[in-house]
Amino acid sequence: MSAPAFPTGSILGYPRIGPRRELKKAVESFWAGKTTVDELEATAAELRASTRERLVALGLKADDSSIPEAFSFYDQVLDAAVTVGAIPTRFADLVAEDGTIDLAGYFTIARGAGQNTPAEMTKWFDSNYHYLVPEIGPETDFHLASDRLLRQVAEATTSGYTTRPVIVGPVTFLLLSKPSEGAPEGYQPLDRLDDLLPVYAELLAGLAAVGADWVQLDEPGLVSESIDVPRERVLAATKQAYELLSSVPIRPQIFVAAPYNSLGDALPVLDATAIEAIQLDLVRGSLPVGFSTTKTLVGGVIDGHNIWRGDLAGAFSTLESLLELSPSVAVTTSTSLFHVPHDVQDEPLLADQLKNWLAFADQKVGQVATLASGLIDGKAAIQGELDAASAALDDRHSAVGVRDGAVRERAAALTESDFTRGDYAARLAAQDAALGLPFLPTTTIGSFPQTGDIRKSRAAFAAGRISEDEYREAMRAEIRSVVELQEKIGIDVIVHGEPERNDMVQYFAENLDGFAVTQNGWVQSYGSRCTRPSILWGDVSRPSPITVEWSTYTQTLTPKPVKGMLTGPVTILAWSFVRDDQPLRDTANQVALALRDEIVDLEAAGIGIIQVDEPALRELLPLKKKDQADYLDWSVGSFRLATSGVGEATQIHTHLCYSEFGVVIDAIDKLDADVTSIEAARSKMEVVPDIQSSGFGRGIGPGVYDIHSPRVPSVDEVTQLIELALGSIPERQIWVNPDCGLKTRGYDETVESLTNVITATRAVREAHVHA
Ligand SMILES: Nc1nc2c(c(=O)[nH]1)N[C@@H](CNc1ccc(C(=O)N[C@@H](CCC(=O)N[C@@H](CCC(=O)N[C@@H](CCC(=O)O)C(=O)O)C(=O)O)C(=O)O)cc1)CN2
Ligand code: MET
Ligand SMILES: [Zn+2]
Repeated sequence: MSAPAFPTGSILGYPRIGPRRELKKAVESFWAGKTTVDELEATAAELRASTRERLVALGLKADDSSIPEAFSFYDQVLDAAVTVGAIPTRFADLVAEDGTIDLAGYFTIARGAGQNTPAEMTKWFDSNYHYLVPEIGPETDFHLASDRLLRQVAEATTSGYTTRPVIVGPVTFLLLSKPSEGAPEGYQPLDRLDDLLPVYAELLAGLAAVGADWVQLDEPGLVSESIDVPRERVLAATKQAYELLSSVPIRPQIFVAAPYNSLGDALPVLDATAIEAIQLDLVRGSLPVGFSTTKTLVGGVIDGHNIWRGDLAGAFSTLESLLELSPSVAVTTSTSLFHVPHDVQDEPLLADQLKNWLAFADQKVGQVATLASGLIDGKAAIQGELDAASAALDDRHSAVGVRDGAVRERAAALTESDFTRGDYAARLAAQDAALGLPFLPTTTIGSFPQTGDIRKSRAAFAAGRISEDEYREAMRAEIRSVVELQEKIGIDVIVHGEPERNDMVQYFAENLDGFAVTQNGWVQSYGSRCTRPSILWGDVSRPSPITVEWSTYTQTLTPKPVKGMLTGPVTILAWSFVRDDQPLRDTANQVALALRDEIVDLEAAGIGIIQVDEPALRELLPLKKKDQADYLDWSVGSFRLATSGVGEATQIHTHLCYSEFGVVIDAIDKLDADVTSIEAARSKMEVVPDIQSSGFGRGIGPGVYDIHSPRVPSVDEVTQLIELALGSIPERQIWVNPDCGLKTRGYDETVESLTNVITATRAVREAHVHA
């Protein structure tokens, strides 16, 4: 009997969180001790079962491996780590005698326990999804430590499905790992490939035994040029890995997926091994040139990372071009669908016209099924669907609001001077005179804990149970208490705490023209945390001031300077679903102009410090080097356009939070903000030497409190971090602040931590004044 062919229509992955965030709720309830592990497992199994059913209803086949077995309780990279036994040494106690780790142990690695810090979290390629970074060292004892994937495949088989198990591939797994603490100088996780591969081989054999015909190994690491391993090494590892895995005697057929961009020179390397099928991202990436193969090429022509219904006829032509490269072609998504919400039809408040332009995960499954029919029965068989999509696209291009004459005229009239502020030395002098801040000024990043009460008020307002006045008064009461708290602790620059914001991007989207927001469009950001990315569909403008009333109200409560708080243009784009019918540069400048008006209004209302957050600046950096300069040019430009409408005495802050500060330090410098706060506590000021060597000359607040953990930093710890910064950076430049906003923290630990930060700052001030 010949091996089953690769399914003509399939998807790389599907949202795991559930249409009503069932998984989030179940997991958080388990963490809170309100439900047992068995109850959690039962909810997860139900979710998997309903997903399989749904996918078949949407057009995938139950028995041809088109349904991915890609569930995760928290993160797919952590899943892979736990599968291959890559448990950091500090969590060795979680491993049972037989070498396995249970679900509670799995969550502990993700969330930390006591003094054991959780695994580091970082961005998954150019997305707003965060994975947990595996730690690999000479001590890592690779072995098959979890049979969860095998059990899930068996569970599907029992219910009559032949699904396709998905796991992060071995090369990407090691490329995304970091050396464990204490690993020798120069050590790279990839050094352990020889020891890791046998575990993957054993897994493949096991998957065959439980009935998997195909396995999907995700290798996006092969498309990225931002990984710190020489390309020749990556290619050699790819060759070694897939030669070995394809030589496993009894195994499922191997499907390697390469989402997020082109494989480039890794494609011929994969092709030279005995794997059976390769996915190409043909949305971000392009058709390979001068390449042909006898393997199955699986065209990722349906965008897994955005929500447009798009050009279906164009996607079908791309598949036809692929047929010139291989006799065997199938259709899939460009990436897993876990970047998009479940279902457009589950959005009763969205306008029908807009809905007709959109495809969420369920609609994309339908599109894949359509294109698969086209591949099987010929284009004529799907002409009706192709035409309907083209008509929707035409409607979108010509719809009212997509192009706004006034917005376009304003953008066209911009000149260089709209992107520049005055000389920094003059700004510094004017700001010192205006603000009179102490040595080592202290502040926070903006948000204070988003309590259940705040969210309940907002839900009550949305449901019409309380009036707008009542809602505003509830938020003002929250602001009063946050201001009082900051004054009591002794913080110099006061924030209002952002209680009125459901999310730092969605809030602005709700108040700008050109955006739509969803009710149920939740997308996983990390673990159980989700966001509802807004839909930027038309030209952007600001109908009226957004934050001015909140900031000026806050300023009436305190004689100290209040810092206005906005989200920057790049981050608004990065965390929304953005129109794809014009260059991002143009869209970013429209958002920047709207923010510029807000900033000028804040200044006119007497707010002397304004922070414009750009935590996603690094995230959108293209994976291919050739695209990076253009990106950095427009992204930095849009920030400058937003912030250069104010006078010299107004202090512009920005905030960024990720650990790879060094990569974009030149761009951060070019933002020309007066003060920049960054994440630095968890890495113990690792970035400080980069700042020093770059000659960065303006204000800088390297975080001294890791807000991603409920742990309270001690006064000593904070003192040491401040001293570390003072050791390398001129003291007049240094600000003291946490790593990021406090919205995910509880009040108890927040108060204790901030108190320690201020106590430490005062001690360091004393020591330096007397020195
Ligand atoms: N968009 C975005 N991306 C980001 C970040 C960010 O802040 N925003 N931060 C970084 C880390 N990522 C994060 C992503 C999400 C959350 C987060 O806390 N999300 C919340 C939801 C926030 C939200 O939208 N809240 C809404 C809706 C809250 C809600 O669930 N309401 C209940 C009802 C209210 C109740 O009874 O509790 C419901 O709808 O069922 C609000 O406050 O209005 C969560 O998952 O729990 C934090 C960090 C990077 N990327
Ligand atoms: N001002 C925002 C906050 O404090 C910045 C967050 S960056 C993810 O929440
Ligand atoms: Zn942040």
